[in-house]
Amino acid sequence: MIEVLQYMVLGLGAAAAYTLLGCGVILINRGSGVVNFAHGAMALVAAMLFLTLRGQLGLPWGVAIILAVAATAALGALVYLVIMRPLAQSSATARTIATLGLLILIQGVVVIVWGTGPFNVERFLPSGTIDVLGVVGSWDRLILFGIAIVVTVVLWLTAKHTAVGLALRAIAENARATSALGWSPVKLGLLTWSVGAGLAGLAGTLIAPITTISVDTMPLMIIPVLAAVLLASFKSFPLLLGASVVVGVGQSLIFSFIPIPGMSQSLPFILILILLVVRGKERVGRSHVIERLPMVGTGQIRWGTLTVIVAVIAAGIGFWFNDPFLAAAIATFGWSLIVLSVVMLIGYSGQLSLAQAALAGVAGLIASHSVASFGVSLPLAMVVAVIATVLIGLAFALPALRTNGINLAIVTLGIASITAEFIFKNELFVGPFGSVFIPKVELFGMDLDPFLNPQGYAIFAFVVFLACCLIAASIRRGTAGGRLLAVRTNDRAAAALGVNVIGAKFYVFGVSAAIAGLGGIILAFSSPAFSPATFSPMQSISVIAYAFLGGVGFIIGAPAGGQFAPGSFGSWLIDVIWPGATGTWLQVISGLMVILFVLLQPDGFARDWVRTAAAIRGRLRGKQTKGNDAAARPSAQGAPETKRKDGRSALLDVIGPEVAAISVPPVRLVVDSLGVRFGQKVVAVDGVSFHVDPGEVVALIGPNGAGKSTCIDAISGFVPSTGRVLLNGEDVSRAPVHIRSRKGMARSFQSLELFESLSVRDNLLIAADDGRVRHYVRDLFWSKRPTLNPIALAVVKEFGLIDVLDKRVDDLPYGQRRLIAVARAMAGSPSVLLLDEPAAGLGDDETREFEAVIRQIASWGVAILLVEHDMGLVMGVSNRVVVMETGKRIAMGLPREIQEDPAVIEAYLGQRTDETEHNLSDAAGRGVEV
Ligand SMILES: Nc1ncnc2c1ncn2[C@@H]1O[C@H](COP(=O)(O)OP(=O)(O)OP(=O)(O)O)[C@@H](O)[C@H]1O
Repeated sequence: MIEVLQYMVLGLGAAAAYTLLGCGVILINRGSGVVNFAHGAMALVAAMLFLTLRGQLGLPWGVAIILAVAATAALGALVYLVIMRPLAQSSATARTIATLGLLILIQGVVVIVWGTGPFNVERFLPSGTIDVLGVVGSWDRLILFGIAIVVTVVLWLTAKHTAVGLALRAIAENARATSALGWSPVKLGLLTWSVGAGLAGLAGTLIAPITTISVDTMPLMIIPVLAAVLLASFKSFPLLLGASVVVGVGQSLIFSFIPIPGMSQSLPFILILILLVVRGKERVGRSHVIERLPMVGTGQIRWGTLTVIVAVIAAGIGFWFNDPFLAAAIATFGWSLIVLSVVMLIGYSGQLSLAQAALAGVAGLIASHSVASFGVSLPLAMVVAVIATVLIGLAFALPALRTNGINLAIVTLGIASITAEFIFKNELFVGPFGSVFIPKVELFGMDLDPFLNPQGYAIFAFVVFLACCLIAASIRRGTAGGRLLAVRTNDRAAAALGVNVIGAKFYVFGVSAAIAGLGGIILAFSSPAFSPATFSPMQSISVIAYAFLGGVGFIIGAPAGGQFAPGSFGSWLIDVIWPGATGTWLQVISGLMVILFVLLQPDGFARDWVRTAAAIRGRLRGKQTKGNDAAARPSAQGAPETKRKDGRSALLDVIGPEVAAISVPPVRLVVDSLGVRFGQKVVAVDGVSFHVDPGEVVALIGPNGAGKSTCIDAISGFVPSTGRVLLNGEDVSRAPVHIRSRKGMARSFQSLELFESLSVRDNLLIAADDGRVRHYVRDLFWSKRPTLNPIALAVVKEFGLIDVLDKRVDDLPYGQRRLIAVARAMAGSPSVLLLDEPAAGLGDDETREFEAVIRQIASWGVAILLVEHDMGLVMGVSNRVVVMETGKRIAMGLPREIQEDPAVIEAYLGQRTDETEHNLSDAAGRGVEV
């Protein structure tokens, strides 16, 4: 028992460090919404400054600490003003990438200025011990823990009882409202970044004498710190202290009693995984914040250009490249594959996973062991390693099913660090020298020794790389790509359109693991001894940075980003220009460039390359077609869309006659005693029943907060509910959202939730997807571009969307976006359509046109449930009306009956607002009695 207590006390030092760093992370997150992955690196800067001020300049330690902390606080302020403030409107992913760039940059600069260390710092806290009932604690750790408690209490009291604390809580909820209340977000951002970075500085100077400074490990202290912060839900300082104690003390106990490498590092992430399971899936709020997502390429292959590129590279490898150049080519192909896996994962599907290099290392290790230890042939070893890596990749997808965005980044970075400790540094897997010796390998009789036959190995690496690029392009062009892009933009909307979000996530994690694995295998066999330690967590972070430099949404971004990796052409070039500067300067340059790119060119090199290539092609085509009457214009799919003389697309002719003949399978929607509760107190829907027959429009009306949207959420499966939802008598109340969609139910959202960064056509195509699993397999090899079905085409015509089909949604005016939201819901040929305030914000003329559109859709046999505040529209278009108030159905009947119902009049007049006033008069003005 004494021993256990002893180790628990030992863990308090780490707990204190995690708390001090974590407090800064939470503060910065509250003030600016950023998760600062460079927080450990900032602590490193402070520790190195302290070392210089105290050790070299001989300043008193108190003065040295104050100066080091002040300098780090100033660094924090500078980072906010120069990087984070300009990025205030950017996506959370972009801001995270900026902090990853900062981490890379700071670590590189420290190595250039101070060297790699490790550095010993003179102790200044009392080093004696205290003995309480046989448990011995060292004073320095206990004092450190005491400081952590004081800082936590001060921050907690400040957050709770001061005006600035209140402002910080408010800004986390709603930045705009806070500024409207007179608080400047800039001041709050500056304050939190200065204080947060200062706390990192304090942690760095206090920890340094106890642990010695390691340039490699101190920046990565952010990993357990983020785990503790995540356990505290990024919110509470006292909770953070508790989480830090659990993590720090737990790690100390595991380290002492279970001496397996990596076990103690695993603890925080095991706790997070348990928490994710217990807490359940994070529920995404209704109001979807539109973020600017990275631009994505089309996946179109220009076969002519590709043939020229392949010929040049093949000729270069075969005839021109010398040995160092061939080695650089091999490294470039290997790393570019890992970057390509990031393009698929982050660019296509928005899954911010930071473990891709770790996966590559695992694949390399499995393949090299299979060959070296078991004498397996190279092709078989590759198959085994890729299958194993895909299985591990699928396991990595598990947290992604429960969490998203930054939380996923934290968990996966943790997994990368566990993999590094548990596998890459474990003698059991890598032997006493930390590497596996690679024997001579052959591929179908061809010698693949990278030293004896570098040409052969380079061609092999190139073929694998090219094949993976073609697979990625095929996925992007096909149905699978549409599903991934839908999940990336908005998984609520994706599910509502029938996309199985879980399936899509598993797919992309699996495919990208295979691609990263192939990269790892190529890199493993390119050296005489494979050392998986290269695939460190820092390298996993760097791979993300390379992808953003190259262009994370483009396949061509992979080879562009791969140039920054160790040993690739980029490092070869730096070596030629500046011999000996390779590693560190490449790191500094790439860190700096990541920050500049996120600020100035967030789509990386690739975007401009693609645009330039398109401009050149356009010019060439212009020359060819000069004087030609029939202008052909490439559509999003690259298929020319002929224009008629009146300038309208010929699509009109195609769909014209069919519109009237369209009909959908008839489905009756029955809602039976539907109930929804939020927590203990809010009963949003209370035993509501009604039905909608095929071809019927039923309006669901009621004052604000009556529970109408919640009804739609419950019917479509977005919130858990009691009661029953029946489609043609089949109970779908327990079915997930995408299954209800496949059974013929579609919905629109109050906040539209369109895939803003995609074209209108892509939005419709995603909705028209039949959801079959086999598309995933076929799209790996040769995808077929999906086409719009007759209903989608008819809707496009009805809504006048033909001319904007290939425009990006975020380039279109609001009124048109509202129409697109309904068109998208219809594009899957649903039999039941749930419309949530579809006409909100439309002008009178647009609303009248909209009324006609709803009638047209109903005439196809679609059962429509319409939630709407515009009484003119409701009374004009609906067959029956259901009225709700405070969760209950208070009336149901024909529009005329409803207008005269005293309960309805009371419900509306009871909260007569400008809006109701307007609606009532609007309805009256259009000849509708109210
Ligand atoms: N996620 C949630 N958590 C807690 N309460 C919620 C949640 N969503 C809705 N509510 C509450 O449920 C009630 C019904 O809300 P709902 O949005 O369904 O009303 P509504 O009739 O659609 O209103 P509006 O016309 O303003 O859109 C309200 O009291 C609302 O505050």
